[in-house]
Amino acid sequence: MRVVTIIPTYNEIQSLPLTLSRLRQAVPGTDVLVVDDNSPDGTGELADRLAAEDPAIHVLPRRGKEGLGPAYVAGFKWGLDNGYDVLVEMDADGSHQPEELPRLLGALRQGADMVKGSRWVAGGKVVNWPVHRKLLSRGGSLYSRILLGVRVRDITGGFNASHAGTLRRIDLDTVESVGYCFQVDLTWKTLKRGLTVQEVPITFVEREYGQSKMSGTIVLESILLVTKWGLSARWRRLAGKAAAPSVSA
Ligand SMILES: Nc1nc2c(ncn2[C@@H]2O[C@H](COP(=O)(O)OP(=O)(O)O[C@H]3O[C@H](CO)[C@@H](O)[C@H](O)[C@@H]3O)[C@@H](O)[C@H]2O)c(=O)[nH]1
Repeated sequence: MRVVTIIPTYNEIQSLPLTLSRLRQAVPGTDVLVVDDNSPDGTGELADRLAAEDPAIHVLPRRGKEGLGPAYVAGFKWGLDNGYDVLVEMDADGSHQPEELPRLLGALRQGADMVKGSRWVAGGKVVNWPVHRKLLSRGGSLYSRILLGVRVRDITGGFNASHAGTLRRIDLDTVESVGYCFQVDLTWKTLKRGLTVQEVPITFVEREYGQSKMSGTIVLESILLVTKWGLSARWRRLAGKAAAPSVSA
Protein backbone atom coordinates (compact mmCIF):
# COMPACT_ATOMS: atom_id res chain seq x y z
CA MET A 1 0.00 0.00 0.00
CA ARG A 2 1.74 3.21 -1.17
CA VAL A 3 0.79 6.05 1.17
CA VAL A 4 1.34 9.77 0.68
CA THR A 5 0.61 12.29 3.42
CA ILE A 6 -0.37 15.65 1.98
CA ILE A 7 0.48 18.65 4.18
CA PRO A 8 -0.82 22.06 3.07
CA THR A 9 1.28 24.95 4.35
CA TYR A 10 0.99 28.68 4.66
CA ASN A 11 3.53 30.32 6.99
CA GLU A 12 4.46 27.18 8.94
CA ILE A 13 8.24 27.63 9.02
CA GLN A 14 8.51 26.88 12.76
CA SER A 15 6.13 23.91 12.84
CA LEU A 16 6.97 22.06 9.64
CA PRO A 17 10.38 20.50 10.49
CA LEU A 18 9.13 18.85 13.71
CA THR A 19 5.90 17.67 12.07
CA LEU A 20 7.84 16.09 9.21
CA SER A 21 10.38 14.37 11.44
CA ARG A 22 7.64 13.03 13.75
CA LEU A 23 5.69 11.78 10.74
CA ARG A 24 8.67 10.06 9.12
CA GLN A 25 9.53 8.40 12.44
CA ALA A 26 5.95 7.32 13.26
CA VAL A 27 5.12 6.05 9.76
CA PRO A 28 8.41 5.45 7.93
CA GLY A 29 6.53 3.98 4.97
CA THR A 30 4.67 7.18 4.09
CA ASP A 31 5.83 9.61 1.45
CA VAL A 32 5.05 13.27 2.09
CA LEU A 33 3.83 16.04 -0.19
CA VAL A 34 4.07 19.60 1.12
CA VAL A 35 1.69 21.87 -0.79
CA ASP A 36 2.94 25.39 -0.12
CA ASP A 37 1.09 28.52 -1.25
CA ASN A 38 4.24 30.62 -1.67
CA SER A 39 4.43 31.35 2.07
CA PRO A 40 6.07 34.74 2.73
CA ASP A 41 7.95 33.29 5.74
CA GLY A 42 9.99 30.91 3.55
CA THR A 43 8.18 27.64 4.39
CA GLY A 44 8.42 26.59 0.73
CA GLU A 45 12.20 27.06 0.60
CA LEU A 46 12.57 25.17 3.89
CA ALA A 47 10.45 22.33 2.48
CA ASP A 48 12.68 22.26 -0.62
CA ARG A 49 15.76 21.89 1.61
CA LEU A 50 14.15 19.06 3.62
CA ALA A 51 13.10 17.35 0.36
CA ALA A 52 16.70 17.51 -0.90
CA GLU A 53 17.78 15.54 2.20
CA ASP A 54 14.96 12.95 2.14
CA PRO A 55 13.74 11.38 -1.13
CA ALA A 56 10.37 10.55 0.49
CA ILE A 57 9.55 14.26 0.85
CA HIS A 58 8.12 16.11 -2.16
CA VAL A 59 7.05 19.72 -2.57
CA LEU A 60 4.26 21.15 -4.71
CA PRO A 61 4.79 24.90 -4.86
CA ARG A 62 1.83 27.12 -5.75
CA ARG A 63 1.66 30.72 -6.93
CA GLY A 64 0.05 32.29 -3.87
CA LYS A 65 -2.51 31.83 -1.11
CA GLU A 66 -5.49 30.25 -2.84
CA GLY A 67 -7.03 28.44 0.14
CA LEU A 68 -7.04 24.98 1.71
CA GLY A 69 -9.50 23.46 -0.79
CA PRO A 70 -7.51 24.22 -3.96
CA ALA A 71 -4.27 23.19 -2.20
CA TYR A 72 -5.71 19.75 -1.32
CA VAL A 73 -7.27 19.28 -4.77
CA ALA A 74 -3.84 19.96 -6.35
CA GLY A 75 -2.20 17.60 -3.83
CA PHE A 76 -4.74 14.81 -4.47
CA LYS A 77 -4.27 15.11 -8.24
CA TRP A 78 -0.49 14.88 -7.76
CA GLY A 79 -0.92 11.80 -5.56
CA LEU A 80 -3.29 10.07 -7.98
CA ASP A 81 -1.04 10.88 -10.96
CA ASN A 82 1.92 9.40 -9.08
CA GLY A 83 0.22 6.10 -8.32
CA TYR A 84 -0.38 6.27 -4.54
CA ASP A 85 -2.99 3.88 -3.08
CA VAL A 86 -3.81 5.95 0.01
CA LEU A 87 -3.85 9.73 0.39
CA VAL A 88 -3.71 11.26 3.87
CA GLU A 89 -4.58 14.85 4.85
CA MET A 90 -2.70 16.34 7.79
CA ASP A 91 -2.11 19.87 9.13
CA ALA A 92 1.47 21.13 9.37
CA ASP A 93 1.12 22.84 12.73
CA GLY A 94 1.37 19.84 15.09
CA SER A 95 -2.35 19.77 15.90
CA HIS A 96 -2.63 16.31 14.30
CA GLN A 97 -0.46 13.66 15.94
CA PRO A 98 1.49 11.63 13.35
CA GLU A 99 1.73 8.82 15.94
CA GLU A 100 -2.04 8.33 15.51
CA LEU A 101 -1.85 7.85 11.74
CA PRO A 102 -1.31 4.04 11.94
CA ARG A 103 -4.76 3.72 13.57
CA LEU A 104 -6.36 5.68 10.71
CA LEU A 105 -4.56 3.52 8.15
CA GLY A 106 -5.63 0.37 10.03
CA ALA A 107 -9.31 1.36 9.79
CA LEU A 108 -8.86 2.04 6.09
CA ARG A 109 -7.32 -1.42 5.62
CA GLN A 110 -10.29 -2.98 7.36
CA GLY A 111 -12.63 -1.69 4.70
CA ALA A 112 -13.67 1.95 5.20
CA ASP A 113 -13.60 4.07 2.04
CA MET A 114 -12.57 7.16 4.01
CA VAL A 115 -11.37 7.47 7.61
CA LYS A 116 -11.70 10.70 9.58
CA GLY A 117 -9.72 11.46 12.71
CA SER A 118 -12.41 12.67 15.09
CA ARG A 119 -12.23 14.95 18.11
CA TRP A 120 -15.90 14.54 18.90
CA VAL A 121 -16.43 10.77 19.16
CA ALA A 122 -15.85 8.77 22.37
CA GLY A 123 -12.12 8.67 23.03
CA GLY A 124 -11.40 11.80 20.96
CA LYS A 125 -10.29 15.03 22.62
CA VAL A 126 -8.83 18.49 22.15
CA VAL A 127 -5.96 19.99 24.14
CA ASN A 128 -5.51 23.74 24.71
CA TRP A 129 -8.10 24.76 22.14
CA PRO A 130 -9.84 28.04 23.08
CA VAL A 131 -13.54 27.77 23.93
CA HIS A 132 -14.62 29.76 20.85
CA ARG A 133 -12.84 27.28 18.55
CA LYS A 134 -14.46 24.30 20.30
CA LEU A 135 -17.87 25.92 19.90
CA LEU A 136 -17.20 26.76 16.25
CA SER A 137 -16.06 23.23 15.48
CA ARG A 138 -18.92 21.50 17.33
CA GLY A 139 -21.44 24.02 15.98
CA GLY A 140 -20.19 23.57 12.41
CA SER A 141 -20.44 19.80 12.65
CA LEU A 142 -23.91 19.97 14.22
CA TYR A 143 -25.16 22.38 11.54
CA SER A 144 -23.77 20.10 8.80
CA ARG A 145 -25.29 16.98 10.40
CA ILE A 146 -28.73 18.60 10.52
CA LEU A 147 -28.63 20.17 7.06
CA LEU A 148 -27.00 17.25 5.24
CA GLY A 149 -28.65 14.44 7.23
CA VAL A 150 -25.38 12.65 8.01
CA ARG A 151 -24.11 11.21 11.28
CA VAL A 152 -20.43 12.20 11.14
CA ARG A 153 -19.57 13.87 14.49
CA ASP A 154 -16.44 15.78 13.34
CA ILE A 155 -17.16 16.55 9.71
CA THR A 156 -14.86 19.61 9.68
CA GLY A 157 -11.85 17.59 10.88
CA GLY A 158 -8.75 17.74 8.73
CA PHE A 159 -6.86 14.53 9.67
CA ASN A 160 -8.23 12.10 7.10
CA ALA A 161 -7.19 9.12 5.00
CA SER A 162 -8.82 8.04 1.74
CA HIS A 163 -8.25 5.25 -0.75
CA ALA A 164 -7.21 6.44 -4.20
CA GLY A 165 -10.34 4.70 -5.51
CA THR A 166 -12.52 6.84 -3.24
CA LEU A 167 -11.00 10.06 -4.55
CA ARG A 168 -11.29 8.82 -8.14
CA ARG A 169 -15.05 8.34 -7.60
CA ILE A 170 -15.29 12.01 -6.58
CA ASP A 171 -14.96 14.52 -9.35
CA LEU A 172 -12.25 16.70 -7.83
CA ASP A 173 -12.94 19.41 -10.41
CA THR A 174 -16.37 19.92 -8.82
CA VAL A 175 -14.89 20.91 -5.43
CA GLU A 176 -16.14 24.46 -4.91
CA SER A 177 -15.02 25.16 -1.34
CA VAL A 178 -11.96 27.33 -0.88
CA GLY A 179 -11.57 27.35 2.91
CA TYR A 180 -11.93 24.73 5.64
CA CYS A 181 -15.40 23.85 4.32
CA PHE A 182 -13.35 21.67 1.98
CA GLN A 183 -13.33 19.03 4.73
CA VAL A 184 -17.14 18.98 4.80
CA ASP A 185 -17.22 19.05 1.00
CA LEU A 186 -14.97 15.99 0.66
CA THR A 187 -16.84 14.00 3.32
CA TRP A 188 -20.23 14.90 1.85
CA LYS A 189 -19.13 13.98 -1.68
CA THR A 190 -17.83 10.63 -0.36
CA LEU A 191 -21.12 9.82 1.44
CA LYS A 192 -23.19 10.97 -1.56
CA ARG A 193 -21.43 8.37 -3.72
CA GLY A 194 -22.67 5.71 -1.26
CA LEU A 195 -19.15 5.20 0.14
CA THR A 196 -18.39 4.66 3.83
CA VAL A 197 -16.83 7.18 6.20
CA GLN A 198 -15.51 5.86 9.51
CA GLU A 199 -14.50 8.09 12.42
CA VAL A 200 -11.50 7.17 14.56
CA PRO A 201 -10.88 9.07 17.82
CA ILE A 202 -7.89 11.42 17.84
CA THR A 203 -6.32 13.96 20.17
CA PHE A 204 -6.14 17.41 18.59
CA VAL A 205 -3.49 19.65 20.18
CA GLU A 206 -3.54 23.43 19.64
CA ARG A 207 -0.49 24.67 17.75
CA GLU A 208 2.54 25.99 19.66
CA TYR A 209 3.99 28.11 16.85
CA GLY A 210 2.51 30.42 14.21
CA GLN A 211 -1.15 31.30 13.79
CA SER A 212 -4.37 29.72 12.64
CA LYS A 213 -5.64 30.96 9.29
CA MET A 214 -9.28 30.60 10.33
CA SER A 215 -11.26 33.72 9.35
CA GLY A 216 -14.77 35.15 9.11
CA THR A 217 -14.71 34.55 5.36
CA ILE A 218 -14.03 30.84 5.95
CA VAL A 219 -16.94 30.61 8.42
CA LEU A 220 -19.29 32.46 6.05
CA GLU A 221 -18.33 30.26 3.10
CA SER A 222 -19.04 27.17 5.21
CA ILE A 223 -22.50 28.37 6.27
CA LEU A 224 -23.46 29.33 2.72
CA LEU A 225 -22.19 26.13 1.06
CA VAL A 226 -23.56 23.70 3.66
CA THR A 227 -26.96 25.46 3.47
CA LYS A 228 -26.89 25.23 -0.34
CA TRP A 229 -25.91 21.52 -0.37
CA GLY A 230 -28.50 20.68 2.29
CA LEU A 231 -31.37 22.48 0.55
CA SER A 232 -30.42 21.07 -2.83
CA ALA A 233 -30.28 17.49 -1.43
CA ARG A 234 -33.74 17.95 0.14
CA TRP A 235 -35.12 19.36 -3.09
CA ARG A 236 -33.73 16.47 -5.14
CA ARG A 237 -35.21 13.95 -2.71
CA LEU A 238 -38.60 15.69 -2.79
CA ALA A 239 -38.48 15.73 -6.59
CA GLY A 240 -37.62 12.00 -6.51
CA LYS A 241 -34.28 12.58 -8.24
CA ALA A 242 -32.03 11.16 -5.50
CA ALA A 243 -32.11 8.60 -2.75
CA ALA A 244 -31.42 9.72 0.82
CA PRO A 245 -27.63 9.90 1.32
CA SER A 246 -25.89 7.17 3.23
CA VAL A 247 -25.70 8.31 6.84
CA SER A 248 -22.96 5.90 7.83
CA ALA A 249 -20.18 7.28 9.90
N1 LIG B 1 -1.41 25.65 1.08
C1 LIG B 1 -2.24 26.24 1.95
N2 LIG B 1 -2.30 25.80 3.22
C2 LIG B 1 -3.15 26.42 4.07
C3 LIG B 1 -3.97 27.50 3.68
N3 LIG B 1 -4.70 27.88 4.76
C4 LIG B 1 -4.34 27.06 5.78
N4 LIG B 1 -3.40 26.20 5.36
C5 LIG B 1 -2.75 25.13 6.13
O1 LIG B 1 -3.77 24.25 6.58
C6 LIG B 1 -3.44 23.71 7.85
C7 LIG B 1 -4.58 24.05 8.85
O2 LIG B 1 -4.65 25.44 9.00
P1 LIG B 1 -4.87 26.13 10.45
O3 LIG B 1 -5.19 27.56 10.22
O4 LIG B 1 -3.80 25.76 11.40
O5 LIG B 1 -6.20 25.36 10.91
P2 LIG B 1 -6.87 25.38 12.34
O6 LIG B 1 -7.31 26.73 12.67
O7 LIG B 1 -6.03 24.63 13.32
O8 LIG B 1 -8.12 24.52 11.89
C8 LIG B 1 -8.49 23.27 12.36
O9 LIG B 1 -9.90 23.30 12.27
C9 LIG B 1 -10.41 23.33 10.96
C10 LIG B 1 -11.90 23.44 11.09
O10 LIG B 1 -12.34 22.41 11.91
C11 LIG B 1 -10.01 22.11 10.19
O11 LIG B 1 -10.60 22.13 8.90
C12 LIG B 1 -8.51 22.09 10.14
O12 LIG B 1 -8.05 20.94 9.45
C13 LIG B 1 -8.01 22.07 11.57
O13 LIG B 1 -8.46 20.88 12.19
C14 LIG B 1 -2.10 24.31 8.23
O14 LIG B 1 -1.08 23.42 7.87
C15 LIG B 1 -2.04 25.59 7.38
O15 LIG B 1 -0.72 26.05 7.11
C16 LIG B 1 -3.89 27.95 2.32
O16 LIG B 1 -4.55 28.89 1.89
N5 LIG B 1 -3.01 27.28 1.52
